[in-house]
Amino acid sequence: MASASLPRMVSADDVSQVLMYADLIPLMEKTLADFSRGDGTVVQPVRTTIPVEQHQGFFLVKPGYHVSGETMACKLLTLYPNNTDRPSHQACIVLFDPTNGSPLAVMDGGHITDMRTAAASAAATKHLAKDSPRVHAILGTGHQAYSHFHALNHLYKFDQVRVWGRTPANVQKFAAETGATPCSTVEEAVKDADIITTVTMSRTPVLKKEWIKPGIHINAVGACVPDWQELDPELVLSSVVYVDTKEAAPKESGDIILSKAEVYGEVGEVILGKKEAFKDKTTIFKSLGQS
Ligand SMILES: NC(=O)C1=CN([C@@H]2O[C@H](COP(=O)(O)OP(=O)(O)OC[C@H]3O[C@@H](n4cnc5c(N)ncnc54)[C@H](O)[C@@H]3O)[C@@H](O)[C@H]2O)C=CC1
Ligand SMILES: O=C([O-])C1=[NH+]CCC1
Repeated sequence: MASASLPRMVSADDVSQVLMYADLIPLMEKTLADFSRGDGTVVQPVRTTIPVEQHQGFFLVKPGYHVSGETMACKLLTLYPNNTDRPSHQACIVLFDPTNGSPLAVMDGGHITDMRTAAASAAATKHLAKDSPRVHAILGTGHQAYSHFHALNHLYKFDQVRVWGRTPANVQKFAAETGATPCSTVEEAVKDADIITTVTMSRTPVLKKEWIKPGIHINAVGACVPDWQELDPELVLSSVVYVDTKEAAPKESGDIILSKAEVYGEVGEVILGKKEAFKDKTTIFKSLGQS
């Protein structure tokens, strides 16, 4: 029996040299749309999440097969919110050849997770936000805050990007590194903002309805656990809620489960023209990390 060759190892440095938002944002638009076709173009069940209770962590397994793209992979991800000496999210992605089942590569998944998630939010923003947004407010100062800063800046020329975080030193660091305007309260950061991105590890709401200008777009990226929230339930209930996956949202999103809000549709359905983009209303993209 012929033995399969060992898969190639692809480091975070390798990834960062080739992955660019100019390619990734259109690719995420296509992937979100393919996922929502509902014709088997993409086979991706809701991920498996194993709580690692004795270490306050989670182990997530995310397999997927893009049939027409001939891509088959599984992301293995750990989420340890209390990590201080290493990232809270660590991952590797194993890529297989769908024609013969051979493993092709084991890729570092950290940088891919940061950029893929931000590119999905950028794709959602492009289809759900009003044109020419002026102010982007980012809540959170971690990995996703940086990647969302860069992905959204790739799409728009903002007059101002504002940042708030619960740790003032991290807000100052983010501001110094990116040129964003540091804010000491959420209210100050989101006042009159056209786009808000929530990328915190909070388990309770950080963003309130009364602080935002109606008719804006919100990328709600954190709180991917059934009993975690980032958004005030009143805000969720009064907005049009879009998701990446309708199947996962009622199982995984605390913001949807606890507010009992209805999901209007998937971003992929908007891209396909199957669902409307209500740009005059407040829109929320509740991202869960599918596709
Ligand atoms: N939807 C998706 O596809 C993905 C979602 N995520 C989620 O996005 C969020 C951010 O992820 P990363 O930036 O990688 O994490 P990170 O660990 O790099 O940063 C977390 C940030 O949240 C802040 N934070 C922690 N507890 C808080 C609280 N109680 N209130 C306010 N801020 C708090 C931290 O100070 C830090 O700024 C997490 O909830 C993560 O699970 C991450 C990857 C993909
Ligand atoms: O897709 C992803 O990597 C994640 N989704 C929620 C937490 C991390």
